[in-house]
Amino acid sequence: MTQNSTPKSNGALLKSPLFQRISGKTETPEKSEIRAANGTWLIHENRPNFAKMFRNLQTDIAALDLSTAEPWQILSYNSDGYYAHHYDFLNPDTNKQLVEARGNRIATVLVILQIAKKGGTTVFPKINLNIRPKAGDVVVWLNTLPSGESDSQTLHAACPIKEGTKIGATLWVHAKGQEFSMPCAESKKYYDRRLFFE
Ligand SMILES: O=C(O)CCC(=O)C(=O)O
Ligand SMILES: [Fe+2]
Repeated sequence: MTQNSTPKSNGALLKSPLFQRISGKTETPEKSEIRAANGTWLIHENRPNFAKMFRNLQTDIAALDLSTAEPWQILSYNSDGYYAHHYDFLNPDTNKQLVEARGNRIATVLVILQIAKKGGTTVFPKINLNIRPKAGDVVVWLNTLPSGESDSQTLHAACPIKEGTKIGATLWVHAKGQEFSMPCAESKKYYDRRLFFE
């Protein structure tokens, strides 16, 4: 689902101890074999624009506690850049410590900061979805089923950039800490977008 991020503020959230969990001190350049992009983990403590964007998102996506997320992952794709098909949920066998401590990546919040002139859409081939967002749009999806198991339908990719530069900022939101804001697992309304945005 996509949603344009509207400017709202929530000063209390910024001061809350939970918010501090995704704050920290380092910004580390990241390399990955499954994508061709410049990547950086960004901690928004000293980045007022990102901190504000985070607060606005938390206001808009009330059903998810975003403070459980990893630091922002910023990806900048130049011409021929891409992110090959992948899942965002973690394999608990190879990411044992992280998954045990914080649960799996229950949701992805992808903020489109800049779109490419050509190419660079986000595709979900298993559900026949090709998303062509505008700058400022936010794409949110759940990576796990109500049972907590990984959802194989969430396979996705950033298609190759044909012209220009695409920049996205991702929050991978973890399961632990969502108990009081997420609807209960057995609820059929779990995937209802109104629970996230209204
Ligand atoms: O940039 C995109 O379209 C996809 C990004 C993505 O898959 C991710 O950040 O996990
Ligand atoms: Fe992804």
